Amino acid sequence: MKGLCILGSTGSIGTQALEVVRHMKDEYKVIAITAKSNVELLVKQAKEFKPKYVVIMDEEKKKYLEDKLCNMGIKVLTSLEGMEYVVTLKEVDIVLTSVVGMIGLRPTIQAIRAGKRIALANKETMVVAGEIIKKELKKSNSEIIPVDSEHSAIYQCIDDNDQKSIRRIILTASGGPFRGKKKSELINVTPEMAIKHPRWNMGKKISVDSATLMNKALEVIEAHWLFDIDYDKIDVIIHPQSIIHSMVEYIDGSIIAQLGPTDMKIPIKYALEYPKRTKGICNYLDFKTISALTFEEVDYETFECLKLGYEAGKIGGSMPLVLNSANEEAVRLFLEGKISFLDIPQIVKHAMRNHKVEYNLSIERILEIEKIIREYVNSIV
Ligand SMILES: NC(=O)C1=CN([C@@H]2O[C@H](COP(=O)(O)OP(=O)(O)OC[C@H]3O[C@@H](n4cnc5c(N)ncnc54)[C@H](OP(=O)(O)O)[C@@H]3O)[C@@H](O)[C@H]2O)C=CC1
Ligand SMILES: CC(=O)[C@@H](O)[C@H](O)COP(=O)(O)O
Ligand SMILES: [Mn+2]
Repeated sequence: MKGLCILGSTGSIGTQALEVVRHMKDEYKVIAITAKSNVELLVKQAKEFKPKYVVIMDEEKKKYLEDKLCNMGIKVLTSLEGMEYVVTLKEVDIVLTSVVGMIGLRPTIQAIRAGKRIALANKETMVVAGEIIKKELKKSNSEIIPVDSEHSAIYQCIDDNDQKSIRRIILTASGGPFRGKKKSELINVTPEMAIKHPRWNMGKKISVDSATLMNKALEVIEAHWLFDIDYDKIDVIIHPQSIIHSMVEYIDGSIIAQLGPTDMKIPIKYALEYPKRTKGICNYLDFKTISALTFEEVDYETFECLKLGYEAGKIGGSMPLVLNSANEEAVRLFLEGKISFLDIPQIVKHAMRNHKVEYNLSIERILEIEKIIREYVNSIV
């Protein structure tokens, strides 16, 4: 029986992870679950999965949770410190990082230091602190198994002992809800339109990122750190069906791809049970229903965020952090109706152009720069 801590249990990935656990109660015991403010769902989850701890970021909601859960002996913690604490519990074997945004950074570092398996969905953390995370991993017996569908695919296509034979990694992108559109057609895009992803049902922030192709930018940087691969060897191709989740091309010309239904329970389950594979909790792919697998070039002019992602990744140091912090803030402002869809890449670009890159960052400096960038974004809108 493996002990599980789910950071962000009330979100899209978190609820799907609990769905996996619901089917595998003999294999996994939920030790801790966390949320930002959704106490109603957190209480429901706590009553069903009976964790030892629940953590709520919003401190004002602690009393509500205590009233609902104290008779079950469940402890209620708050804030980032609460998250940092529960990931280190000795009963926890696996930490699923499914919070959204770089708020996941500190708990992820603590989980690595405590030697836990990280089932990594929270890509922003890898983007802003890839270098530090790699160093921390070397010092501990922790491991990262990717949950992001593309990275899970690549993980499954790479032979660990044959890294040198990789010619390139090919990340697939659905193209998002605005595939094929030009900038002039995107002027009046609303949040409702942007979060309508053609293939996946996800949280709002990642859905907007998919629409701008910033999601793919973050994934390029995530792949660079996870697989130790140069940016020149990471390609992106639009694949609207989202059936091929990504591919690895080897120097002899062979390409190994991972395919599957668009169901995040598959990579979540894979990251929990790796290296084992057990019966799926999904509909299996039926090739008779698929008429074509198609591919298109990325339109880098319309979807500038992907170009900015490569640029930030190649510069390295603090630039991916700036890209991510500016994007998180811009997406929040867009979802609140305060800026337009096309402002998002412009804001990120301004933040990058205005930043003097720094190298060898500490966690403290990362958090300082994040604050500076968020303030900068708010000062220019
Ligand atoms: N959804 C998907 O299919 C995929 C997601 N990912 C990545 O996984 C991560 C989670 O995405 P997704 O599940 O879609 O996101 P959601 O928005 O659906 O869920 C986010 C979760 O994090 C919690 N949360 C949000 N902000 C904070 C905060 N400041 N402090 C603490 N907890 C917080 C939320 O709590 P509350 O509910 O209370 O707000 C919720 O539990 C992201 O990094 C995303 O890029 C990667 C691949 C696929
Ligand atoms: C499910 C998943 O991993 C998402 O990151 C997904 O890939 C988003 O789709 P696109 O960014 O390709 O539109
Ligand atoms: Mn993905």
